[in-house]
Amino acid sequence: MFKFELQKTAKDSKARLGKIITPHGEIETPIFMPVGTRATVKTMTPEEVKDLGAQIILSNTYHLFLKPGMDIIEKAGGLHKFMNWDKPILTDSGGFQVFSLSGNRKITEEGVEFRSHIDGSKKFISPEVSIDIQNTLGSDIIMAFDECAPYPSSYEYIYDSMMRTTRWAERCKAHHTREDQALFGIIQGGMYKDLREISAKDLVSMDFPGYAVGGLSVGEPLEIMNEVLDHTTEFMPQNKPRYLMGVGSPDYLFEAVERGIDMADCVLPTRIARNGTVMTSQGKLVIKNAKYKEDFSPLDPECDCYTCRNYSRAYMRHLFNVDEILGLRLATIHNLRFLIKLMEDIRESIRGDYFLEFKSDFYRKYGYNK
Ligand SMILES: N#Cc1ccc(CCNc2nc3cc4nc(N)[nH]c(=O)c4cc3[nH]2)cc1
Ligand SMILES: [Zn+2]
Repeated sequence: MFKFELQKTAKDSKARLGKIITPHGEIETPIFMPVGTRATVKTMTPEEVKDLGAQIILSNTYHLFLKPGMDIIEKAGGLHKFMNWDKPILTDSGGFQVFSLSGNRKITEEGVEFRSHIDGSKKFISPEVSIDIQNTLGSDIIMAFDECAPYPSSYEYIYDSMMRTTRWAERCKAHHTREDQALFGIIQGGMYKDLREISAKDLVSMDFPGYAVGGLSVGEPLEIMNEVLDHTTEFMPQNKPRYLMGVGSPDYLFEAVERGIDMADCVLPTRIARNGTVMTSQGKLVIKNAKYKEDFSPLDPECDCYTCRNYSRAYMRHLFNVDEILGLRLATIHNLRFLIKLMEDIRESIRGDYFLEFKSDFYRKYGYNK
């Protein structure tokens, strides 16, 4: 079944080492989870994602509900079989996607009516519908159905939205029966510390096996996210996983781990890879830049990935210049490996009690002016 073992908490910060045990395998934390929104980590085969060292991937209820639809996934025997991925899967509940993707949505106590961003047809998702979809998907970790309020929002709006999300969490818990799936609650409350405390305490009293911090990485400055996060993790149980939704750049990951976060996900590394931007130990690199025209060195000399071991910046620049699909794949391989390796190094630094030194060394080399 589902279990979380807290192995170590750092002396110089709230960073911690842990292990999550699921029916599809174990996950060492802190962890970055690659996103496979529509049952694929874009341009990657599952074997390639595994070779990169990924321990768990994310998929989305909203997208899979619209296409291919639950009857096909059910007939396939669930999402693991459908996409040929036999390690853990976490699915988001559709809350965020409905609000960020669909048109003219109507939020009521019951749930959310919206129009599909694909064909404009009328759809409806409620806490119960979201849980049913995730049950059919068969993911190992499922998320409560919530509202991720836009930034900025008034105190009154956040209060009402957060209280409704808490009532929806109750309904998710009551409706969820599958023993082999762990349902995580999602803490809301916008950028208001008192509302974050209320949300966290209410959800913790419902005794979920894990908790996410939602409503962040929605356009707020990093400093505000850090402050809200530092406050919120104080009200989250030590012995349960803490998941910050929607972060996937090195600085956001370091800041989150430092404040006691165990899990994170984001489309950023795979999305910017497809635009030709790669993360390297010396900072971000835009491969189409003319200065790489005759640069036959690897994207990142310190990287151990397949791309850096076999191809040059000049070749990568060529592929992007002529829109060759291989370029998208090679850049994705590199960016995913870069973040997965960064999290391996972060875990090692917590183990060896040098996390903060590692962070400042990395920031200096990467060019963060912190
Ligand atoms: N490239 C790129 C790129 C794309 C998106 C983002 C922001 C992602 N932020 C984000 N994802 C979230 C998912 C979420 N899911 C749920 N159910 N609830 C949330 O409050 C929530 C909050 C989120 N915040 C950041 C970078
Ligand atoms: Zn590489």
